[in-house]
Formats: sequence, structure tokens, C-alpha cells
Amino acid sequence: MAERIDGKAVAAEVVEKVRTAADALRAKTGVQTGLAVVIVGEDPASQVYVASKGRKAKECGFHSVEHALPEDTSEDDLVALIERLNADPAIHGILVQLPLPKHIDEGRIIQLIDPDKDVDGFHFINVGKLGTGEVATAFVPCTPAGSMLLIERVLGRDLSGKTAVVVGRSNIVGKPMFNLLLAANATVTVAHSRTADLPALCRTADILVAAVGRPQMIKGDWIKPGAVVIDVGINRIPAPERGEGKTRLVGDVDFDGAEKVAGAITPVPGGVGPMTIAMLMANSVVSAYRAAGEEPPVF
Ligand SMILES: Nc1nc2c(c(=O)[nH]1)N[C@@H](CN(C=O)c1ccc(C(=O)N[C@@H](CCC(=O)O)C(=O)O)cc1)CN2
Repeated sequence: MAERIDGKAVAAEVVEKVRTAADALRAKTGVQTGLAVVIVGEDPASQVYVASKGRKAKECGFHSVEHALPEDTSEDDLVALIERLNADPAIHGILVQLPLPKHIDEGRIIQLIDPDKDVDGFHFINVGKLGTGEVATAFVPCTPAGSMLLIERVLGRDLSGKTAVVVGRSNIVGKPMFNLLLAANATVTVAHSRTADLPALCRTADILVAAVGRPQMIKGDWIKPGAVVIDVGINRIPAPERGEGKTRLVGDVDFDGAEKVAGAITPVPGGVGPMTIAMLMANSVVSAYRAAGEEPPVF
């Protein structure tokens, strides 16, 4: 049976380290880390994530600001808010919760965020730094950064000689994951919906990262015995066994089948998800250190 990688426990360690670092910065320089989270509309899952980010930010001792805007907010009004936050010296991190409503150009909004406050790591400057190996000065997207910390717990920081397969090529997870694994010396393949014989490719992976958004797609017999499996998927499916109309969360990996074959595996929930918010806190405190001209902690 595979070792279950406890994302909740690792996330709690990261948050504790962030809190200590934020306290130390405040004591030394008077700078309190400031994080602004912007949500547009009423998507229930987004509301839960944003509330959770606000709670964690307070737990870390941050100055935490939430801007909850109505669904019909105009793009111009959102632009004006981002410009205000960019200019606010009390704010070191700006996060616009995705997805945005359809009438707003997500790409334009992301590129308006000051790259030095882009704690999501989605701005072209941060994407470019990550892609060219400038990881020390980039903001790395939170879910891939958290996934790498979980891999490190099992395999260490240097992945020389390991093969990794990332299933999914999104800008938020698949592509940054590719760059991070490569920077850690793994030999990396990115697979997607047009990849031929995906099961066979997955079976070559010492590290398998599933980020496709398709519930339980990756089966136990797709997994190389002893592999480290990182399941980034968070999918809600019907769970009639729990009662009428009930649902439950599952990943992109068929956990029951996979845990019989893998060496280590992240569960859903309780794996990568909690790491996403912990790494947002880490990026925010790093941003505050940089703004204060202090050497930031390494996570
Ligand atoms: N601007 C951003 N928007 C979105 C991001 C992001 O990184 N930046 N990621 C996702 C959502 N997300 C954070 O925003 C997120 C998703 C899941 C979790 C999490 O802790 N999941 C739990 C289960 C929670 C539940 O019960 O529903 C788990 O996996 O254990 C945290 C953050 C999209 N938008």
C-alpha cells in the first residue's frame, strides 16, 4: 500500500513558517505583510477558497483585505481596483480569484497586476522567470509550488535520474509543473488530450502529476509500481451512497486502484489543495521581504 502524503500536515508546517517569518519582518522593519484577495461574482467554490485565504492570512499575522465585487462589475472598475492595489504600499500580494465572469478579460486583468505583487505567479514576467530558471526571484504559481514541496518530502530536492509525466498542459498547473520538475533535474514529459497511448506513457513515470480535471481518469494499472503520484484534480461527483443529492470530492486519479500500486500518493481532499493556500501565504511574505529590502525565507 502506498504512503499517503499528508498535504494538510505539510501545509500547516508551511503556514507556521510563514507566521514566524512575518512576525520577524514586522519586528525588524515595522512592515506588516499585506495580502489583497479580489473575487468577482458568487461562485460558491470560489467564495469558500477566498474565505479560507482570508482566514489563513490572518492566522499568519497579515494585513488581509478582501474585495468582493458583484457579478456585473465592469472590466473598467476591476482595472481601477487593481491599479489602486498596485499603488498601495500596504499591499504586497494581489490575488484575483479565478475564474472571472465571462464578460471580463481574465488575461488582461492578470497582466495588469504589478509583477512584484503577483503572488499567483501568473504574470508574463513571473512565467518567463520560471521558464528561464530564474526561480529564486520569480513568484511560482501556488499549486505547482505546493506539489513540488510534497514531492520533495518523498524524493528530496534533486530529481536527477527520475522520469516525470505531467498529465495536463494548463498555464496554472501543467506548464509551471513542467518547469519546476525540469529545474529539479527530472526528465519531464507533458501529456494532454491528444497524447497517444496515455496509459503506457503514465506507466513510465517515477513521478506522475495528474492535472486534467477529469474525475478518477487515471487508473491503478496506469501507474508504475512504487511511483510518486500527485493528484491535483478536485472534482465534485454525485455520492448517492451518502444520501440523495449528496456529493463528494475526488481527484483525477482513481485513488483506490492507485494506492495499491504507487509508492506514495496524495489524497483528495487533503493533498495538494491545502498546499495551494499555504504557498499563497509563502509567496505573500516573500513579497513583503523583497519590498522591505530584506532577504526572504526559502520554502
Ligand atoms: N487566482 C487563483 N484562482 C484559482 C486558483 C489559484 O491558485 N489562484 N486555484 C483554484 C482554487 N483554489 C485556490 O484558489 C483552491 C482549490 C482547492 C483548495 C483546497 O484546499 N481544497 C481542499 C478541498 C476543499 C473542499 O472541500 O472543497 C482539498 O483538496 O483538500 C484550495 C484552493 C482555482 N482558482
